[in-house]
Amino acid sequence: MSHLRTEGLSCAIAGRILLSDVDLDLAQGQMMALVGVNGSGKSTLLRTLVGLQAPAAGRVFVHGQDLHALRTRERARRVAYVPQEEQPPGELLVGEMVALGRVPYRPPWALRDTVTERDTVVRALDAVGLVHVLDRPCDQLSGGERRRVLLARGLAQECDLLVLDEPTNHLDVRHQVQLLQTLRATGRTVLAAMHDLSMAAAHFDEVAVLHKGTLHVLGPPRQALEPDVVTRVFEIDATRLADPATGREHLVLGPGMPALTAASVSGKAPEPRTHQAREDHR
Ligand SMILES: Nc1ncnc2c1ncn2[C@@H]1O[C@H](COP(=O)(O)OP(=O)(O)OP(=O)(O)O)[C@@H](O)[C@H]1O
Repeated sequence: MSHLRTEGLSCAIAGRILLSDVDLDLAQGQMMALVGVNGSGKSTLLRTLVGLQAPAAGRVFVHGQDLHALRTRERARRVAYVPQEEQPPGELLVGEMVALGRVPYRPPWALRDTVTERDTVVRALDAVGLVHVLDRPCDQLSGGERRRVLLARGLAQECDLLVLDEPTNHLDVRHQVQLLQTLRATGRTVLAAMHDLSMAAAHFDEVAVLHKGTLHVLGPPRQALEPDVVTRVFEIDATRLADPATGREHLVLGPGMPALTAASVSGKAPEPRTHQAREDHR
């Protein structure tokens, strides 16, 4: 059975339809990346999927239940959403910020649930490698640390569905990889807006490409991120190169990229660039 499914979903902002007829289907434990150019509607779609915005048409189902028919607290127990940007209040301690993920489980008017909360908060911070800042005020964090704290709050919500808007933003490359591996290790269902197509290809089961107001392509990374698709959607040269050592294919982006050579396909290492060639390039 699907974990998250949309049926003919359309999203609008200020009465303007941004996306039409989006049909997504994520199985339990599946990781799907949502890609598209700036302004293509990724955040709007995610906000609609988690119930922060009403659909212009269509429906969203979580485990077969219409998400928009659920009460807010019930929704927050089923799907954790981490927005693209959020500035936590300065004096709030990191632990307190992450504990906000537990609010949907607290009895009404309860300020805190001290019995289980601290363990959950520590576990969530541990998953993003930030237990050591538990008692630090949020305004003493770097951009990347703040981002990871927000993700920890999402993890502390303990929903088996995570909807993340650019989770790797501001993270250095090691922390990007670590985060995506951590998400995979949790076994949770993940839908994440991503800008880094290589990360999307390497860490996600499926990629959904938004283009010109529609879900343009949806499929496994190799199919959804075909160089043709990438060029059409992002208006950038794209090709695939095989790593001679591993045989693994990588998407190479940008003008002036090397053409796919017989050597790269056969696995033979390309000639190293000479010093003179580098000089010429300057
Ligand atoms: N509150 C708003 N009022 C009017 N237009 C808006 C509003 N919020 C977003 N938009 C517009 O809606 C479009 C889609 O925005 P959205 O944030 O969903 O795109 P995105 O794909 O997430 O972009 P990015 O990659 O830059 O984060 C953009 O053209 C944006 O300018």
